[in-house]
Amino acid sequence: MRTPPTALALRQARQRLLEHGDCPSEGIDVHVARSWRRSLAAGLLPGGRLMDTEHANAAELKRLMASQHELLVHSRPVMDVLFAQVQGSQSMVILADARGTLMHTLGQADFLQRAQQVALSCGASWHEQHRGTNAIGTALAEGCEINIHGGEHFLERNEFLTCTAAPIMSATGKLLGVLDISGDHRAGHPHTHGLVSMAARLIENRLITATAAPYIRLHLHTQREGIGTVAEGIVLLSGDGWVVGGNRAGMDWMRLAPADIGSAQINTLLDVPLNTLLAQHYHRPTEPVRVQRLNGETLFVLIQPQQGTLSGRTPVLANPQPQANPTPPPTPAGDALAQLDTGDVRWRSAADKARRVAGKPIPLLIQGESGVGKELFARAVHDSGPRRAKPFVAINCAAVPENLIEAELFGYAPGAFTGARRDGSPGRVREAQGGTLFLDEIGDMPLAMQARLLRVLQERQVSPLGGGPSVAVDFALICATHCKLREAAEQGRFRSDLYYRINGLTVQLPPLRERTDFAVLTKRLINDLNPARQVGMAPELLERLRQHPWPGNLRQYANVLRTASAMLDTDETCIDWVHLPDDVQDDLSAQAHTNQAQDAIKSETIQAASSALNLQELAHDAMRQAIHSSRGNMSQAARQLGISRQTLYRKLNT
Ligand SMILES: Nc1ncnc2c1ncn2[C@@H]1O[C@H](COP(=O)(O)OP(=O)(O)OP(=O)(O)O)[C@@H](O)[C@H]1O
Repeated sequence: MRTPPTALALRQARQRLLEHGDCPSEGIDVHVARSWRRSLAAGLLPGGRLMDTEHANAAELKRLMASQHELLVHSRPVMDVLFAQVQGSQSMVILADARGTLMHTLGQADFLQRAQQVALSCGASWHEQHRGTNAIGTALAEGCEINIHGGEHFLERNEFLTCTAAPIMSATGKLLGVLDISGDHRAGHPHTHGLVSMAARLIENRLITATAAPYIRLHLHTQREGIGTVAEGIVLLSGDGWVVGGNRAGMDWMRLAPADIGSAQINTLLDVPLNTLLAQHYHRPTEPVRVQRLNGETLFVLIQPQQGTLSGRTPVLANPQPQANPTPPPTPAGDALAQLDTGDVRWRSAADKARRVAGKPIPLLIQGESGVGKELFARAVHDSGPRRAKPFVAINCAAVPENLIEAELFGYAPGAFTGARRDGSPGRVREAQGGTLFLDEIGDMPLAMQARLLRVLQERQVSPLGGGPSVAVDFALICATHCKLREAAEQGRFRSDLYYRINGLTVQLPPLRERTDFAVLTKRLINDLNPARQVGMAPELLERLRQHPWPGNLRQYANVLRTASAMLDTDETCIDWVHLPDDVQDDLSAQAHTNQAQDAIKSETIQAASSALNLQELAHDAMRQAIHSSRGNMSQAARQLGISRQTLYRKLNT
């Protein structure tokens, strides 16, 4: 524990601040100095009186406690234990909310009486603005654990106190409240700091664990034995492995900041993929797994799956590769396309057409901008058809290096080339046997490979690279592309014969900005991302999101909603502006300015058009009058108007 300056030195320093506006840098803690300045700026004076308004009445306190139910429920048992540790030492244990209002206090009668005199009682506000420098208010303002001793308090009336406070943070890094031990300054104990800090972490862990049912929980520590202790790290993951929150230790060990919530994938942070961790849990639920962070540091991890999921789902060990972009598991049976349908007319028409060819030997070509959901659509077609019990094999032709694509697709014989597996490979086409082969970004397939694919499609046989017998194959073919394949074929960039072969039916999926079901789609995405609770969206925000162009389409939008959902606190149920990532807020603001400018240009154009119309009417009136006064003599009327007769005839016809 640091040794604070003497009472006299503190008074002199505070006096200097009052008289000269500066504070000696030596001896005064930087947090205290900053807080003194804030207290002064709030209009407080060390000997000043307190206002009655800084105390919530009974009804206000009741409302506050109801709104902080979760925090209170998980803090009370910890506070009981804490109080047992400090009993008999002229102290009290206090819980305040994030605005510094005291919600629960435990103390001995004689000290409580003294504390009441300085309003250390439930309902009182200990925000710095009201009480000047004090552990509760200053811990809130500085966002860190702090001890304020004797004369460090800004108000002289509080100088008999020594107080230690620690903030309580939510899983998404939001300040929920403060835990504090306040006592007589002569009875201060160096261990108080550690006690308060540990108790605050215990409350945080209880809160995180209690609200984590919809998420996968990782309990971690650098030592195996550290798991389950108050010092353990906790990281929360969505079902598909995105980090959605964690306690401070967990986030620190993962080298994550609150800004990473919603955008960090666990498979990119650890050397053991999520599927493997889940599978390990299935076999040995209480055994921590040793993992390495990608920088080589070792951690022990105990995984707790989402509640109610594991018994029904055996995790898959067969795919140990980190999944850069995990996709939801396929719908078991039924009309999977109908389940994706949220009402857009063009999307529905595409689905209706695709439904008709599902199960028939007609290749489907899905066109649409990147991220519109082409692969999801293809999976739904597969899951809706008679081949749904067989594999759906997806290959992104743009992602496989050109020199490997042939081996990847068609397989190879043992030792076919340097670096090949010793026992050869059947190839992805054969893996799709009986099911569906999905060739994404088919437009990016090299021309030589296009010829090979065409042969396979015609002959329905594959022969592996490097020799070996041809093998008969049977699969449904779905291809997807973001480019206009017909144009590419016309320009010779894509083989026309292959184009006609894969284009049994072409469907075009609409970009997000043109979808007519934005509100329903948004609701569906939010529900999928928050399976355990009802979450909505503020109507103004929905409208702004609807007007955004979304160049990354559904992929981008789903990611934004995922992050926004992760930013919701446990007691929040409505996504609003504050929950959006900063870059999206910037984009939306920029878009709003562009829209305003476009509206202004449009209205100017309309005004200009309408005044042009008025001018035309005026001219016609003038011409009619001139003709009338010239009794139909057009040459005279033209002379009156100062124009030629031909011009008069021409203008009358406009
Ligand atoms: N209807 C939907 N419901 C929920 N999420 C969706 C939906 N459609 C798309 N997504 C999200 O968008 C992401 C992109 O979808 P998908 O990979 O199917 O698009 P794509 O058009 O094939 O993209 P690319 O052209 O880049 O291959 C998915 O991972 C998913 O998170």
